[in-house]
Amino acid sequence: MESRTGTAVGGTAHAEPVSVPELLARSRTLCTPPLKAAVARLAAPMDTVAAYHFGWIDRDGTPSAGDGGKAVRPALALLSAQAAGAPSEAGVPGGVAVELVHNFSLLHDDLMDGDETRRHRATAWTVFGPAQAILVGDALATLGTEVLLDAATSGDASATDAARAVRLLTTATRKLIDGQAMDVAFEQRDSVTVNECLEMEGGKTAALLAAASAIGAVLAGADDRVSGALERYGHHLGLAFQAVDDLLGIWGATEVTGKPHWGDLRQRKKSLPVAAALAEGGSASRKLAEQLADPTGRGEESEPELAARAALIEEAGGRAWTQEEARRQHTTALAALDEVPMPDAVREHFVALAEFVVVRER
Ligand SMILES: CC(C)=CCC/C(C)=C/CC/C(C)=C/COP(=O)(O)OP(=O)(O)O
Repeated sequence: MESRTGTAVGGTAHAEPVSVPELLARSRTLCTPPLKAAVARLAAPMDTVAAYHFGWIDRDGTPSAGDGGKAVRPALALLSAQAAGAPSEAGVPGGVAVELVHNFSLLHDDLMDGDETRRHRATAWTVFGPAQAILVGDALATLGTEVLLDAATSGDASATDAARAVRLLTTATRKLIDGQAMDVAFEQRDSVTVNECLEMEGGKTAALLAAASAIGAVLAGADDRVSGALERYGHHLGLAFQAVDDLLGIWGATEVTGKPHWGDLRQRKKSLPVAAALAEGGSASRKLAEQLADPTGRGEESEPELAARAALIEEAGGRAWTQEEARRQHTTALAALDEVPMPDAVREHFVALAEFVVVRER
């Protein structure tokens, strides 16, 4: 996909024009200090494991400016507060909470998939062992709720709004876990339908992006109509996000994504391109189905064999269908945004982030 990640967008309510990389950098600037404060609550060595995972230190403990992730979810949470007429700071506890839950899911996902690289470095479980990676993941998920409850204690949000935000986050976390359980179960199946795949991705990815898109507004006291529309925006954005992730998982450049090459195909993940290719039913589709039903060589396929499988998926139309699906979900997300009255500048930022999600290369 063509990269247009630096697209400049129009003026903001509070500042001059800002690009998506600036938007993401601002969300990191606002959310990293409270994120570090939350992680500092963890007992040793979990605080070290988490700091390594977030890219704040190297494996030998020296400070690092490593890749801590794109910070898309915190950026959504800050915009969400602005959509409700509050300053972006009002969304910070929400941004921190969703980022904590997101990183819980990454730590566990890497272990479940046996992945050895993430964000261009060795995964935490390979450096510190599976037990610490599991415990830190568990702890980060719990910290997300603590951070939201703290917002009520400090007076940054009302007790009612903090409780609504906790409900939003915990429900999203449960859906994320449900989706992951489906994803893992699908690896053992020969095929899944496109609808099953969309349901799974709606859980494992879209649920948290939906929560991120509404949580700032909820903390700022927005009513359910506003937060509901923002959640719908985030849900469809999340489906677009995962469709692109599925494409990058097969055709992305590993030096850009920072993730292992062919991981999804080697594990026989039933991602959208695969499900769409299986549904197409032509000769490439039938050959793909035969391969996926063959238990021999499972997980042992060579690079040329996996490259040939990617070619079959493309020939059966799985790549093109998934690109179109990402655009369809993007369009639906923008339609949900239209239901929320908000300053033009904030809307432009939501629109720019949505565009970034579908054209991203990492
Ligand atoms: C319970 C459990 C183990 C769930 C796993 C769920 C899971 C890992 C879903 C995939 C979500 C996803 C696309 C992550 C990459 O986000 P990103 O590209 O925003 O990552 P970044 O923070 O590195 O930029």
